[in-house]
Amino acid sequence: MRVIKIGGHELDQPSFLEGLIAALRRMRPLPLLVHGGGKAVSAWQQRVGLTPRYIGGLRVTDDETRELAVMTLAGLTNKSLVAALAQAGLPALGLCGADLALVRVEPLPELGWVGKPSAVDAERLRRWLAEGLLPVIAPIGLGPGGLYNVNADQMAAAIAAALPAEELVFLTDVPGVQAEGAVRPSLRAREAEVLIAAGVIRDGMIPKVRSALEALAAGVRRVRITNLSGLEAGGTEILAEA
Ligand SMILES: Nc1ncnc2c1ncn2[C@@H]1O[C@H](COP(=O)(O)OP(=O)(O)O)[C@@H](O)[C@H]1O
Ligand SMILES: CC(=O)N[C@@H](CCC(=O)OP(=O)(O)O)C(=O)O
Repeated sequence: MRVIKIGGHELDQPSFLEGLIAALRRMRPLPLLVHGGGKAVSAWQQRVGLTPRYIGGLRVTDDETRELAVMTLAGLTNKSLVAALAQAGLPALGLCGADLALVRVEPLPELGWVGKPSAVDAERLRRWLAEGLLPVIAPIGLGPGGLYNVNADQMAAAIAAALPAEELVFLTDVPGVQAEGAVRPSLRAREAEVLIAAGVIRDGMIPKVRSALEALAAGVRRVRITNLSGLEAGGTEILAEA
């Protein structure tokens, strides 16, 4: 089993979607997809006069932002991706973590309506994958009081750990983790923390690298961060400490 996380920057680009669809048509068994969409949530916040704010790469989510995040991520973003996949004949099933209580979260109250995945109904997901379906999961989880905004990298890592997946791939807009002007073919846990502390790994790359390490610790065998051209073998492989 394989989990592929798609970043929000990529989803906007028709050439990315075309490439993704071509790759999925060749891929058997089909993977499980988790998508982001942070860029679209920020755009909606700005449209209604809110300023996006992040702590440690996670969006501070007040009441109004929660509504926008749910409408965007579990709504237009998820359904647009599902529509593109379905048009291409792929058996896409679009859901968020609240559907069938697939992903429950632990609230992170200092961030508002943000949760960290705490339980995944892996049995249900495994069944769908075994049936040949292509689950497409939006990063909204279920917690006390209802719907929570979840960082999509954390969502993907939790699902990959629960399945467990043999491989978790973070598809993003850079070819891998860069340090000293080059893409690193691999990166160990301790080195990753040094690069985070030094500010070389920053912003949205922080939750991605940390989620990668959590997935490895939870038993996912292989985790990579790459762009679409590295989907099969490229990018940066994140390695747990030997
Ligand atoms: N050391 C690094 N190497 C590569 N990218 C980095 C690094 N540090 C920060 N980044 C940033 O992380 C971004 C990817 O994270 P993010 O924007 O959250 O992507 P996604 O939407 O795919 O989750 C890159 O576009 C880049 O600007
Ligand atoms: C809590 C939190 O930060 N949630 C994210 C969910 C979307 C996401 O992670 O999108 P990308 O993968 O495109 O960055 C957000 O609101 O931006």
